[in-house]
Amino acid sequence: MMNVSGSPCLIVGGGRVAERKVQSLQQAGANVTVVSPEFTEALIELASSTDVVLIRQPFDAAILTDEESERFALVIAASNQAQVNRAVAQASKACGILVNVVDQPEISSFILPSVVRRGKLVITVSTGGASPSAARKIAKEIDNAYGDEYEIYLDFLSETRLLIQNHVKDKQARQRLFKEMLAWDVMGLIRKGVFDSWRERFNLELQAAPWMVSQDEDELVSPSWSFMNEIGLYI
Ligand SMILES: C[C@@]1(CC(=O)O)C2=NC(=C\c3[nH]c(c(CCC(=O)O)c3CC(=O)O)Cc3[nH]c(c(CC(=O)O)c3CCC(=O)O)/C=C3\N/C(=C\2)[C@@H](CCC(=O)O)[C@]3(C)CC(=O)O)/[C@H]1CCC(=O)O
Ligand SMILES: NC(=O)c1ccc[n+]([C@@H]2O[C@H](COP(=O)([O-])OP(=O)(O)OC[C@H]3O[C@@H](n4cnc5c(N)ncnc54)[C@H](O)[C@@H]3O)[C@@H](O)[C@H]2O)c1
Repeated sequence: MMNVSGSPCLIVGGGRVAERKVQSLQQAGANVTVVSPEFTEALIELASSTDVVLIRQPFDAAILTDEESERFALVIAASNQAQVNRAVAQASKACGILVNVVDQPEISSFILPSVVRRGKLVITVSTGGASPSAARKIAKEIDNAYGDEYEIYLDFLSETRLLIQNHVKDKQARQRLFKEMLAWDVMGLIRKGVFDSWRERFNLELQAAPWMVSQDEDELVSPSWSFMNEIGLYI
């Protein structure tokens, strides 16, 4: 998991594979430059409607050390010339830049997995290059098994965790609360369609909890989810 949001990334090659990699990087918020003597229609279209930059020329290692522009955070070698891809890998590594080579996983610093997203939940599958189609097949199975309720569940966990982080000073108590939260069958509530009303009551109880008010150093309150006994998980 790498945060490439706002980072310049370079793709070498303008074919179908490059297209897919451009889309992945764009989704992650990267500033993408593509260098290639030719581009697919889809890439030309993308460059006219988004901030993708196309440079129409064969790869030249000088682009990696150009002092005028910001250094690339990562490079993807996606040309159909094995030798060019190898040269891209070598030049990138010499500059200390992470590089993915689409036809030679063994010389890549990283490879791309098949990805399943449910909001904040990201599940990735990799076979380490052994069988990209198997990675995709397994990801498809996961895609079918994990419904949209995971997005709501993760938002709930994330917001509640933030509240606890901001209000409970004691590290051990925080960790205990995080652990206990995971035992609740919130997914069951979401699936039954009663999560929103339960959440409202949960939020009210949370605001009324003593550890939400103040944290007097002399009078440490041991936070607990005791109010959960009252509101329970069933409405
Ligand atoms: C997961 C995914 C992510 C992504 O690309 O974002 C991905 N490949 C995807 C699609 C796909 N790959 C291939 C086809 C053609 C049809 C087919 O065979 O099905 C298609 C379909 C298409 O193109 O539409 C064939 C193929 N792939 C590689 C080679 C070269 C080689 O192995 O030598 C060849 C043979 C080329 C040939 O011989 O012609 C190499 C790699 N591909 C990887 C990842 C890395 C290893 C992942 C792992 O196993 O861990 C690795 C090593 C490097 C890398 O790219 O990082 C994405 C699925 C996205 C999704 O989930 O839908
Ligand atoms: N990783 C994967 O998921 C995956 C999937 C399928 C294929 N592949 C491999 O990826 C490679 C590319 O596949 P494709 O379908 O995009 O091929 P493609 O033929 O559609 O595109 C290749 C691109 O590379 C460009 N190119 C050629 N010489 C170049 C140079 N010197 N500098 C910069 N760009 C140059 C071409 O202009 C073209 O735009 C193939 O070699 C294939 O084996 C990888």
